[in-house]
Amino acid sequence: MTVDVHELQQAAATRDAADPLREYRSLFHGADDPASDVVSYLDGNSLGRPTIAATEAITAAVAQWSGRLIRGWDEQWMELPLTIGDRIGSVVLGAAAGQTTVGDSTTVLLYKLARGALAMRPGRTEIVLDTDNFPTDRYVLEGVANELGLDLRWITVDPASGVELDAAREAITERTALVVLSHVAYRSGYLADAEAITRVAHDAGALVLWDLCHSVGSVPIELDSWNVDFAVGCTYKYLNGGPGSPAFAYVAAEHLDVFRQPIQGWMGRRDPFEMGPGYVPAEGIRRVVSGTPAILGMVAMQSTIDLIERAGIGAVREKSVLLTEYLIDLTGELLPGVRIASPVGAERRGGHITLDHPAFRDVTQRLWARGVIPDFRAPQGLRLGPSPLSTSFAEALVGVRAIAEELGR
Ligand SMILES: Cc1ncc(COP(=O)(O)O)c(C=O)c1O
Ligand SMILES: Nc1ccccc1C(=O)C[C@H](N)C(=O)O
Repeated sequence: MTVDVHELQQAAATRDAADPLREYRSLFHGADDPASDVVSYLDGNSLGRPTIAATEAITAAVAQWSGRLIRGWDEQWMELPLTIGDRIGSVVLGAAAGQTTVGDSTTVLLYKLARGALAMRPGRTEIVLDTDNFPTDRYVLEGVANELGLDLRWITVDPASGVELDAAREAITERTALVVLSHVAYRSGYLADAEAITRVAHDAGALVLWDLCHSVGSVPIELDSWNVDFAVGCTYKYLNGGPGSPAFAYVAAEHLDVFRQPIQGWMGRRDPFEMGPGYVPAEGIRRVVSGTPAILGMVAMQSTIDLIERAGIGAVREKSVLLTEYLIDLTGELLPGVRIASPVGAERRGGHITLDHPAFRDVTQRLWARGVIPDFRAPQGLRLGPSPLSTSFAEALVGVRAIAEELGR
């Protein structure tokens, strides 16, 4: 196949020049760094790049630790999970203050919120989830269902798509206690209609718990106005919190008085330093906390929250759509024989796409060796996850051209 590489590069440069968010790229480590061995990073939805401001924030946090020592807890750290939670709530979740906290992994928060939610629907017997939800969601709910003697009702989805409204409508009944779905599917990138599915669940008297790992920081979210009950999400993807940075949990204000989670640690107790007998949940969202929060782990994400606030989540989404659209177009042009295993229409597509080809397991290894970093998802998916604030169109082109070369196109 003959493609004019120069023309492609020119077109990518034109897109970059017209990108209103182009200046943000230089605020990240590694982007356009000649010393880096990475020439195309397309895995921002597994682990976002570090911001330069994060280095400063971590250094400052260590200085605070060193200078303030144990006093740091009273002065700032006890509040930090809730302070950052409120920032996440206001900038990327559409959540008023007092409903979001940061701590634990997404996996652990899924467990805590699912158990708490199920206790609010006694007598109901089913948890609704889908067959292509992220493994940890499926495994956690399998465990919870076993513990409580509940049934799982699986919505079977095409891995190239996701949970459509009609399928949700069919699965959710008066037996449903809780619906647990991903807003953006980890494999296909399918963007579920969270507002409409939440309404369907509520009409049936059920509660919803959304996994926002792949949407937070890339797709606009309006938890309060969608009337969502519960949500969790990762902070190490589009919020650039760093490897293993703690997740966030959202509990709608209307549930906070009755919500009880199962890991009754002292840090979620009313007045923990009273060290008194018996667990009494703290007021408000603090009751989601169990043990001592990972303060150093939650420092880095703050700079990306600031950047998203400055850019506006609407502009972030616009760039994200243009990037995935560009990747889809390049696939058509440069990768004949490769199937797009993601929604083609932007209204149902999140921030990443997956391509499908039998050679991709081997191809991924060769790409990583040459500094082109997408992700492989079994059985034969190559997942491309650009980050709107740090990925350029030129970088995306370098990636797709390398895939074409490795496929011998
Ligand atoms: C949709 C989704 N849920 C949950 C997780 C898991 O979160 P963790 O391993 O941080 O608990 C991930 C990614 O790891 C994910 O993509
Ligand atoms: N936390 C990780 C640690 C190691 C490797 C990948 C991850 C991911 O986050 C994967 C991501 N959740 C996914 O959607 O595939």
